[in-house]
Amino acid sequence: MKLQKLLSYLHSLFSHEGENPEITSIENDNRKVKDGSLFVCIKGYTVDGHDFAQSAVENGAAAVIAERELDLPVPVIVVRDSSRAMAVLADAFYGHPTQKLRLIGITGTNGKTTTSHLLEKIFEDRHEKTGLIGTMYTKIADKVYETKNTTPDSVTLQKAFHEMTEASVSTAIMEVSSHALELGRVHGCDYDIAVFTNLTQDHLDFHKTMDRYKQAKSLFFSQLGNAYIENRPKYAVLNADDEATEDFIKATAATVVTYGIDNEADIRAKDLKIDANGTSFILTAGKEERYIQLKLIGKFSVYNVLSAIAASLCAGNDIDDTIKSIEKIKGVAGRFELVTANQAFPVIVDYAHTPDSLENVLKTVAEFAEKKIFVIVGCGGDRDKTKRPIMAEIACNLATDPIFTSDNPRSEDAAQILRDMEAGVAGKEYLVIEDRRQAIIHAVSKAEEGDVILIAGKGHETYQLVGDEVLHFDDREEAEKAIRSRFGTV
Ligand SMILES: CC(=O)N[C@H]1[C@@H](OP(=O)(O)OP(=O)(O)OC[C@H]2O[C@@H](n3ccc(=O)[nH]c3=O)[C@H](O)[C@@H]2O)O[C@H](CO)[C@@H](O)[C@@H]1O[C@H](C)C(=O)N[C@@H](C)C(=O)N[C@H](CCC(=O)O)C(=O)O
Ligand SMILES: Nc1ncnc2c1ncn2[C@@H]1O[C@H](COP(=O)(O)OP(=O)(O)OP(=O)(O)O)[C@@H](O)[C@H]1O
Repeated sequence: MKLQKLLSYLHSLFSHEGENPEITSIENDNRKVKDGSLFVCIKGYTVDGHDFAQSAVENGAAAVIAERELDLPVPVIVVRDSSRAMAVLADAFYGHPTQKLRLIGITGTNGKTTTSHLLEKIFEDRHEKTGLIGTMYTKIADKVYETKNTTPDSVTLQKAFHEMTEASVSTAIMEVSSHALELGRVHGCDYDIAVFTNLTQDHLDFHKTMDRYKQAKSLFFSQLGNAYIENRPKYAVLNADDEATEDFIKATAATVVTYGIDNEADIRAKDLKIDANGTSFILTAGKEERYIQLKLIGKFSVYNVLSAIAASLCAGNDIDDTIKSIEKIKGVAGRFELVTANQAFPVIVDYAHTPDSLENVLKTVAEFAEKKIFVIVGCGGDRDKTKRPIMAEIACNLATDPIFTSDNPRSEDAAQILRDMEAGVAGKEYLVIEDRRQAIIHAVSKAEEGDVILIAGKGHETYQLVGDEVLHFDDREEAEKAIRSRFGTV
């Protein structure tokens, strides 16, 4: 696409009347620039992309988008916010791919990954080609790619959508993080269905206050409907049991569909029964009523299922087909995943790394634990420090045997993170075992029939981030090794 054509998607103030080179790609990393690239300078949290503009031109950049004038031998277009400009340009460069897809976005503190995988299963069972973008990976039809962010930067995102349209994907499901909303990564995405799971404390290192965190989430619903295409209704699927929903209803022009358990809702679950093997409930959806038997465990799983059912119905799917798909699902990797190696007590690996998710998972465990509850829990380094004492307190209140350990200390001192956790539990009973492997071995060596071990925080992750190192570490592997070493292999 020619530079001037591309710039026409920005405000006319940014039109450029000089050279008009053919743009071959949009890049925000000088190391990826090739002949004809449009290089976008982003002021990051670590470095300033403007410092790499000269090198980008040497690597072949034909033009540069920047937030200030730069002395370069190629056209430099100055904009107020280069991240947002990049999102608009990427959407245009790739031919507005999200207008050709049914796009379902899921935002919220917890439950995004689980809900997106439930929806993927529902659409796959309808023999649709699907795309998925989220924490675990990006999937385009049958191809799976590793991802660095839950919601990638706008160029990576629009490129993935473009590839989806090329691969005849009809429905794309994506997790939308609050960081992505705040930083404009999803600008230009035309969502058909926007799902909200819940809002509880997390990411205060980034958003600073819960109010600003809520405002970031609110952007998702206020922007929905702006890109309205004729005959293409937009839906906001909202959690009736979460306080933030009231604000999101006010913010959106889309059709609102609510789901919930405790409060009145369009899609509602009642008579929940939860045990170690699954969860059952009665679903009401308008005038329809169905009995549902899930393999998934816990009240929080019912919320994820309700939001997936609501989104599926908004997409026009049949209620019974939707339920059939949901009932078959055994679980999502690292989310309440059972490690079974011939031991007499359940060992559960769960990605709970926020106060709310830890509380939910421990309350679910308490529903079927007959004796002790061991919980192995840590808090990440270089992330929201205010979570640390709170998560420690939750662990001590809801488990009989809390063990505090390391969970991705990154550049921080692991012992200091543990001290921050301990500040929340003065006078309570707990153990500190900094080495995560030893913490798991300890719990497995002590547990007996009737007890439950919950290993929280890593879920599907297969690494421990220490300093700049990425060390292989998988809670499921470690638990299995510890069990086999105690009970032998059968
Ligand atoms: C705080 C934040 O969001 N950081 C994101 C940001 O990194 P940054 O600001 O440090 O970037 P930077 O290194 O300063 O670089 C600035 C610019 O210079 C460019 N550059 C840099 C170096 C170089 O040699 N050449 C060059 O051109 C970079 O490409 C970039 O355009 O831009 C990067 C590229 O897009 C992201 O990968 C990175 O996410 C990091 C990994 C991250 O941890 N982000 C978290 C906070 C995040 O976004 N999390 C949410 C999920 C949260 C959840 O729900 O759990 C997510 O969506 O992932
Ligand atoms: N609806 C929910 N409400 C509260 N907690 C939940 C819910 N769904 C899942 N959880 C808990 O949160 C953990 C993370 O779930 P999931 O990966 O689906 O959330 P997420 O929003 O994608 O998280 P992240 O953004 O950190 O990747 C689960 O392992 C479980 O402990």
